[in-house]
Amino acid sequence: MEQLYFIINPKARNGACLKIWERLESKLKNKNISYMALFTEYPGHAKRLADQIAIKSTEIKILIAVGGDGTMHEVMNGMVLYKNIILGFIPGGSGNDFSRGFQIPVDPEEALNVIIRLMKKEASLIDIGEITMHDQINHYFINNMGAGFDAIISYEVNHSRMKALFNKLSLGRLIYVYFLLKKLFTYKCSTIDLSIDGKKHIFEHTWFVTVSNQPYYDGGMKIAPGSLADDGLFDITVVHRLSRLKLLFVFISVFGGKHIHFKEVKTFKGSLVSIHTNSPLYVHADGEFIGYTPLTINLHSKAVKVLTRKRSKEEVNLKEGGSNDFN
Ligand SMILES: Nc1ncnc2c1ncn2[C@@H]1O[C@H](COP(=O)(O)OP(=O)(O)OP(=O)(O)O)[C@@H](O)[C@H]1O
Repeated sequence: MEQLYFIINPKARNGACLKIWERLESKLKNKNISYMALFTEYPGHAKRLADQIAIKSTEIKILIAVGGDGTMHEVMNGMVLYKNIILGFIPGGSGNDFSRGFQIPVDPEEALNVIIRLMKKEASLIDIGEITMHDQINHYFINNMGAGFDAIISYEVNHSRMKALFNKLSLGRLIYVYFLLKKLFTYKCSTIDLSIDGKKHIFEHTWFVTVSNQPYYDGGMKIAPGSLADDGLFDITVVHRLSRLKLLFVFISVFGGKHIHFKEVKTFKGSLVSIHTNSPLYVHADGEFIGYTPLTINLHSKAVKVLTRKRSKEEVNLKEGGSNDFN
């Protein structure tokens, strides 16, 4: 069997991830599975560790991120240029959108069981996005990226002491609601110049643009309900010309993916996107703040091998009418 590595963020979910790992470790020992565990010591360390594991030899290795979406984002950014890594995820963070989108159980121990089963099968190839910022620095995303209101909320959440409190009360997801309400009345919408596969669109009074590789973001909101991670296309969502009060209704409807029916929500598909704005907007990739607009985004088709229960586009097409929803 391939060598198995875990990169663990002991600080994810405000330290609860370390306890999660202790439970996973005793399970691995009971099952006599050999592995190597590496712990992150600072922000950005998971990327470095993933790069070091990948570069060590050309042998195929399985690399599992244990933490939140931020940890998965860093691990993926560390291994993305290498072909010898199969990527997996065990949710140990507060948001865990990767596990929703790629059908990995939210319970970490169940997730480990699923990962162990998936390790015996062929991994799935999925698309990823590459963002080029105006200073030519690149960031990859596996779930989604966004510019504007949603990015400023992600930024506030990740830099807030309230996150620890919400996590302690097991209300991790509600912190997004708290900051949404806090920012709703002061946020200034802007004009966005969006180019999708060469076609230009100008949106005035825009709240945000998201570019998705899978349906879920910001702790379980179904922002791009029809998004598939292996179809060679991003799902792009623009929310514009919306009163502050109506934004609240749209927000509530995002959890069920019904927001796309509002006339102020525009959706597109495409693989080459650029975002220019009249003033710099906050930008996130997989919920992590990465800088400001302008930027361009390229899709790399089937560029990363992942352990997922989500059926591939081809399998879904074969089983015509088959549901691919998580259950
Ligand atoms: N040892 C560490 N000390 C402090 N910060 C760390 C450490 N390791 C990783 N980080 C940072 O912790 C941040 C949050 O991690 P992560 O997103 O995995 O957990 P989370 O915030 O609990 O979950 P989610 O993003 O799903 O809500 C990331 O920005 C990462 O860079």
